[in-house]
Amino acid sequence: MRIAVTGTSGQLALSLGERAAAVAGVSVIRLGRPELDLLRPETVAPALAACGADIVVNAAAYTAVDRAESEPALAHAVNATGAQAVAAAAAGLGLPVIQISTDYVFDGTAPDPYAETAPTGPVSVYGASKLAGEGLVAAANPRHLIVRTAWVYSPFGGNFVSTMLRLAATRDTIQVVDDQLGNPTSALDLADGLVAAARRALYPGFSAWGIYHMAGSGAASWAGFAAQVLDESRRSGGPYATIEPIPGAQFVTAARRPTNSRLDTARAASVFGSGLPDWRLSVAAVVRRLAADSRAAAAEAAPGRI
Ligand SMILES: NC(=O)C1=CN([C@@H]2O[C@H](COP(=O)(O)OP(=O)(O)OC[C@H]3O[C@@H](n4cnc5c(N)ncnc54)[C@H](OP(=O)(O)O)[C@@H]3O)[C@@H](O)[C@H]2O)C=CC1
Ligand SMILES: Cc1cn([C@H]2C[C@H](O)[C@@H](COP(=O)(O)OP(=O)(O)O[C@H]3O[C@@H](C)C(=O)[C@@H](O)[C@H]3O)O2)c(=O)[nH]c1=O
Ligand SMILES: [Mg+2]
Repeated sequence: MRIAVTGTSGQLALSLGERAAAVAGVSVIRLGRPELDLLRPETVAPALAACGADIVVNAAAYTAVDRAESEPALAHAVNATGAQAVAAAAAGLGLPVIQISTDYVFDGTAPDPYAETAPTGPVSVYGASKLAGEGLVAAANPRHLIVRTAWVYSPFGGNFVSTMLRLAATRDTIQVVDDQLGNPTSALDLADGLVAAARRALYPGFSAWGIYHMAGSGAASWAGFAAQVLDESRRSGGPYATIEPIPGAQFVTAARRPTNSRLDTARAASVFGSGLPDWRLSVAAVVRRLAADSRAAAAEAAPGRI
């Protein structure tokens, strides 16, 4: 199985590349700018046609949640029109598409985890642009899986985990919002789940197209997530700071975030196999890996001192 993934250096694109390399018979080809540019929809079909894939994962997106509030046209062009171009190009090649979407399509007022069938109601430009993308993808390619995930972190690039480690290096205390709940998700775990979903989708006769929720097992607040990161960092000999829980109203951001965006992941677990691991285990694995990487970098920079 050959999986084409949009995005070259994105967290999920890199994670899919790494995880696929560990599975016999699965390969991932990452497609990005300039060859495939979601802002130039005419580049998408030729780039996909050239790579001979069996299935396409659209992991590329405009993910700067706060900046999107002042760049709504750009967010929409990438996350809605761009996603439509990927789904349509896949359809033209006779391929199914897996569109990655987000918990931020929900308004966050529900008391319980959201099922796939729950009404959406984004409270940010980013969330609205991703929801528009879902609709356009579904209309452009009947063989679609729309996989909503949440709070993604990884050993690659910038994310909430790397932000907390960076802040902890220079502060004793970090204030973090404690009244927004969600499911922290390792991009490496998500990659495993997507490989399983792609395999299943390519079985002859597969017909369970539609929306799925795929995220780390268990929920946390951002403050609880941060505390777990820094506890593990301290155990690994990395930076540590105390997390001071604060209400969201006290942390002013351009975009609103949902209060409760926990996802009910039962459908994906039953159709594609097991669910994703407990979020705490995966946070520990990624923090330990980042700590080992930074020790290796320090040893390389100053070999005599280690
Ligand atoms: N990060 C998160 O917390 C969450 C993410 N998601 C969704 O998961 C998916 C993967 O996110 P993640 O890996 O974290 O994203 P990143 O922000 O790490 O990466 C975004 C990717 O999109 C690519 N990209 C942006 N604009 C364009 C463009 N015009 N043309 C081609 N590629 C472009 C980037 O390209 P380049 O490599 O050139 O920089 C990069 O590879 C996205 O759909 C996102 O909406 C859902 C829930 C949570
Ligand atoms: C850096 C920082 C953030 N926060 C808060 C702000 C916000 O409420 C919350 C998370 O902030 P971030 O900006 O890191 O996360 P954010 O960009 O909102 O993350 C989202 O990204 C997109 C792409 C998604 O699809 C979502 O699932 C979600 O992962 O933490 C603090 O309280 N203290 C801090 O020091
Ligand atoms: Mg952010």
